[in-house]
Amino acid sequence: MIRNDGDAPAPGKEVKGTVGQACQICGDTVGVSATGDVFVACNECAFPVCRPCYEYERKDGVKCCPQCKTRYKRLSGSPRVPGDEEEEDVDDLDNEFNYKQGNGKGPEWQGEDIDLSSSSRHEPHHRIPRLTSGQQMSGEIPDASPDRHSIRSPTSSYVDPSVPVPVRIVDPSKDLNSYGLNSVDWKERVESWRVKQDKNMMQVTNKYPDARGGGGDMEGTGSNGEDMQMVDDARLPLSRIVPIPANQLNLYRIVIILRLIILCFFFQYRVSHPVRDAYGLWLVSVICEIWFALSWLLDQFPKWYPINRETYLDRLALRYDREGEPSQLCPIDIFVSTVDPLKEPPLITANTVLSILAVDYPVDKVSCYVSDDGSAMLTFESLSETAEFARKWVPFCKKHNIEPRAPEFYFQQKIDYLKDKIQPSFVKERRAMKREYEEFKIRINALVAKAQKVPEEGWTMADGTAWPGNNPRDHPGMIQVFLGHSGGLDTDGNELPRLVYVSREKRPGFQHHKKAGAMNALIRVSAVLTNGAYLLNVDCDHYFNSSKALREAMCFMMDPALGRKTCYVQFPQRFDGIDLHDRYANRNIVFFDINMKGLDGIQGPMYVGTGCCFNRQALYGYDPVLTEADLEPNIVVKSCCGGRKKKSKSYMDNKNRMMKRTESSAPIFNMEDIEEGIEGYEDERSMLMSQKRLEKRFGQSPIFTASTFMTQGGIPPSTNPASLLKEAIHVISCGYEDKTEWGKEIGWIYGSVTEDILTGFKMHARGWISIYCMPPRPCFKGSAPINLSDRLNQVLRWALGSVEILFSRHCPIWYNYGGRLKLLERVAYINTIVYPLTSLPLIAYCVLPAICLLTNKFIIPTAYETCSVHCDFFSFFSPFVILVLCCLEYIMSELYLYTL
Ligand SMILES: O=c1ccn([C@@H]2O[C@H](COP(=O)(O)OP(=O)(O)O[C@H]3O[C@H](CO)[C@@H](O)[C@H](O)[C@H]3O)[C@@H](O)[C@H]2O)c(=O)[nH]1
Ligand SMILES: [Mn+2]
Ligand SMILES: [Zn+2]
Ligand SMILES: [Zn+2]
Repeated sequence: MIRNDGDAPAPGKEVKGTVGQACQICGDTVGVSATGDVFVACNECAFPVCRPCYEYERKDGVKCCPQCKTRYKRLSGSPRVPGDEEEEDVDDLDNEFNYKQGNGKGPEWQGEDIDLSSSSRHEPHHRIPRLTSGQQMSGEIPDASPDRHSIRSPTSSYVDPSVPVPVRIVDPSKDLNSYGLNSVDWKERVESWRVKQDKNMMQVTNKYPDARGGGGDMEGTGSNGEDMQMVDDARLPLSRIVPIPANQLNLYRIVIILRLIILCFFFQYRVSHPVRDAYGLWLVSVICEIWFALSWLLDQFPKWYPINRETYLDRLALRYDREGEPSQLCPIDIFVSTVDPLKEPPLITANTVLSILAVDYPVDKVSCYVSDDGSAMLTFESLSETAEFARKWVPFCKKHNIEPRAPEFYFQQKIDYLKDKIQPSFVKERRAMKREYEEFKIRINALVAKAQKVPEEGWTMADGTAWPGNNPRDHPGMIQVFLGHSGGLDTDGNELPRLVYVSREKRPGFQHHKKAGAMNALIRVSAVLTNGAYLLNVDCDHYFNSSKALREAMCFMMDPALGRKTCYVQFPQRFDGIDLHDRYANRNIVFFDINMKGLDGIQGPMYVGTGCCFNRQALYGYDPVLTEADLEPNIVVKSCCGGRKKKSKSYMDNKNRMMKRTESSAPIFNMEDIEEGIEGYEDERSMLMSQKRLEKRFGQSPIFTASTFMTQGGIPPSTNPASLLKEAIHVISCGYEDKTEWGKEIGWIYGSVTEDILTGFKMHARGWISIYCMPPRPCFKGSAPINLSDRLNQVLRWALGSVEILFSRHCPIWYNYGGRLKLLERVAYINTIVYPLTSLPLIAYCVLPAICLLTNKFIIPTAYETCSVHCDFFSFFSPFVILVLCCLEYIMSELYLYTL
């Protein structure tokens, strides 16, 4: 058999059938058909493709000839596939991977008795992105048993691999003493934090020579020209603002002003011309109109200064992640929230987790925390399966550099064998991986099917013990660490990011605050276990569509000038599987492509709950480190770092200032007090005082509190993992947040079902800026509700959340004047909070015409009435003016949309 592993002949070349011809897809010999002739897949152009490739493509792949794009026809002897016109429902999948020819090497599992049909017997995959749901599976699963891959085998516990059950501690207080509530230990921690801080400062201020010289040689810049060049490059900013052409913007602004003027005239006329015989109607209509005008204003002005941004990933790598040196990128903890595995399919969550584990970032600096608010064994088991599958999936992604790294969505993409210069070896590995994934899917679906009916005595784990989370409203905290440092390697022998299952304790009588509560629990667990300097949160249905997402965020967060004052980097929400016309307005184009860009030019986009990378310090309620330049009372242009040069200079002199984390809006605790406390070291009492304050703020966990001082992240290397895990259980207990600032001043803020808006608002009010990051390839993609009732429910929930904020102490109309919230930013927040109220005037305005018809009266003085008295311009033309206004509005918004 002749194999051609080298370059394939140029496409389009006339192909003559010889027996030794190489398949242009996989590189194997094309081989002969049953009749002894050369196998021909495409009768149109005879593009050489072997039978296995042909059959694979016809069933699962592009379905047409790679060269001439003619749809493959069914050849004699080849199996039927769904989609063949002749017969729709023939089960051809038994033969699907029946390798009669070619290399003869079937996939490993070929002999196994696994019924693939249950997962793949639907419409052709490319048409409907569909995940198999549990119901369809039930009864069909042979012994691709979940038990085979039960939680026992893959479990690699952080503490003790022999303990397969999630760690569970009833009384953590007993053990707490062993690692020190005493102040001596405390002082040590703070001291070591300071040393570390100093070191970090040096690294940040003089990164390049420091790293190169291997020691603190602060003066030693490069000795030759090339080095100097590198130093210069490493100091270039990591991102820049791409201005929107002034002529486009100014046109838009002129129209706003014009409309504003017309509006004034309009109201002048409306108010000064009451309709005497229909006073009520007139009054109602004028009130409604004023409200509409107001909400228009609220909506317009925050769009005054939109900006785009661009990141330089290469410079980031040059500065922090050079080859051959240990990476200096900061550690990041990634949070995934789930509640109900029956509503949020575990397969989707698994895809999200896989896309995180395969992300392009140093593995020891990524940890993935999955919060399970439903304490479902299904979530736990499927996570365990996912961890196992990641051992194959992650190396595959990294080796071939594929995108996206969520398998379901990756395999939905069709590849073009000619255009993408695909290596034959890749083709084979891809198919093998696809089979592995199908198998994984079956296992997950089997778990889902099994979970449909709860046994009377509740769930039991593989080792026979009862699942601790059987009652989702009353269960202990559970943590399980998969993968990571001690969790075994992937198939290429590399370490994988740590994956942590967390289900916080739930007890009756305790408020759990939904997602916000879950996120706060994760903040604490992650602070104790890994303490990444930054955290990124996604909903379980939002996968990483770009493996570069973390690096994109770091271009802002690790930028010396921007990083100090940036509380979060928000990515736009993009969705899969929305119908062409976006029937339920899931895409929110105006919001994500215009409003958010506008806010980015003021103080920063709002936090929308998912796809957002936070600075941990901002979540701890600290104020940003601002320089004089930042505090200049310049509303718009300043905030978008027009004066970068000035800032980076003053940044150097500001080393001391950087050390101080100030606090203005929350007077309970002030970092400067702490600093003083340490200065007067001998004074034990003041130490204890500040410790008390910290406890009041962060709760009673010395380990957690100590971690809050590590502004560059990381945990002290000496800490004992077992004690950390105990502490982690302690910080997710129900009572932990009692009498602390959690949810009030720090972490995700409670009090609204749209906790995201509130959380972001709180940070902006403290003077932080946020950044909108929209690289050409969307970094995150989610599944949007695509049925009417779900969508209506969601919109209603958001509206209620806004109203909750409106009537809370955090209402942006009143909150914290004199603070650092920029005026237009406030206006934008007011707009998102009051918009639900517009429904009332809207209803009234819609009812008015009916009343007019019935009563035969009108909300505008009739032409006769006014003309006879005084004939002015607006009385005659007002309907016309409104019409013109509407047209203008429409045209301009369309125009604007396309030009941005
Ligand atoms: O008790 C709960 C309830 C929800 N969630 C999680 O919260 C997320 C969002 O919940 P979902 O019901 O999907 O709300 P959506 O309206 O789809 O979400 C949008 O709106 C929310 C409220 O503004 C934001 O938090 C989300 O990030 C945003 O995607 C999901 O991951 C859930 O798993 C929890 O962890 N615990
Ligand atoms: Mn959702
Ligand atoms: Zn082939
Ligand atoms: Zn062809």
